[in-house]
Amino acid sequence: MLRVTGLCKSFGGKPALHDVSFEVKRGEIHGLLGHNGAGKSTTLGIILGMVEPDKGEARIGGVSVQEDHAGALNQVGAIFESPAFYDYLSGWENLRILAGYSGWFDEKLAREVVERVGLTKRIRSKVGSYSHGMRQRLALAQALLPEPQVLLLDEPTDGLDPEGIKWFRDFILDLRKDRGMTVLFNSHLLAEVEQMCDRVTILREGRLVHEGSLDDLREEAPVYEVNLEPWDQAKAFLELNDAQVLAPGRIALPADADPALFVAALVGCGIRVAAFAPVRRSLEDLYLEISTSHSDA
Ligand SMILES: Nc1ncnc2c1ncn2[C@@H]1O[C@H](COP(=O)(O)OP(=O)(O)OP(=O)(O)O)[C@@H](O)[C@H]1O
Repeated sequence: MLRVTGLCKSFGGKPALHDVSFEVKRGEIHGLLGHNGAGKSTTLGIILGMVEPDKGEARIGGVSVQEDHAGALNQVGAIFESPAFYDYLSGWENLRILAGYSGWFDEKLAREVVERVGLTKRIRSKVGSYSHGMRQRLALAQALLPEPQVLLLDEPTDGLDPEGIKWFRDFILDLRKDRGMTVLFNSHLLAEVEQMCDRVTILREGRLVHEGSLDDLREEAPVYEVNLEPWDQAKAFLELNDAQVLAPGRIALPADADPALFVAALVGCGIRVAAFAPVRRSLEDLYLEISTSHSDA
């Protein structure tokens, strides 16, 4: 549904993106992750045709954003950077005006969308009186008005309270369930991303360091909690056999290693194996491991 290929972008000679390629499948919820300044917003800006890449292109539904901006983006609803509204007008008037910029406003559809985002009771109030969460809901309503097939969301949960974050998560999951919506969003809230996303793309300093499901990421280097004695002898064995010691008692095996054979080999070397248990790592653990290994590189 969405594919970026070989994206490069520099600002004032300083690279912000270097050869970034990834794809988002139809009906997938995809998280774009990375530290501050990793290039997430620049990537979303290029996909939305608001930032011109130095090299590479973005395609939505097979249509190139750079060659046919309107054709590619007519399938897309977006919240990019802080949505700007007229504070002295009501939510409804804002939707009417902002949708009017793209050429049409369907009242019936707008009422349905407003109901869907839970703003019906306050839609006639001035936006200046809205909370941050209500403004985000209005922004979502605006993004959904063109009945898009793809939603692109720049930090959609930024500044929301825990209830707002949960509401957003349920909303996006329902959109996918009911309408098969494809969603790409960037976020720093790794626990949220973990609960919502089928796959993630991780950027670091403008380069792609991972694209895939969280399970792919876990399988790349399975981690075990171990209790091995004597530890010094075990550590030497592990290092000799390409296992990584992440912390005392926590190791990563090479992806193709058979843990049972590893344990047998340890025992065969006279090492006492008191514990050897796989660890289910959270996205936060995986993200920190990737960040550390790439910053060490
Ligand atoms: N318009 C611009 N002019 C100059 N530099 C820019 C511009 N936009 C982005 N950059 C630079 O490009 C790099 C990537 O920025 P970008 O905003 O894409 O990162 P990000 O991952 O979205 O960060 P954050 O999580 O802080 O929003 C940064 O070094 C940033 O300073």
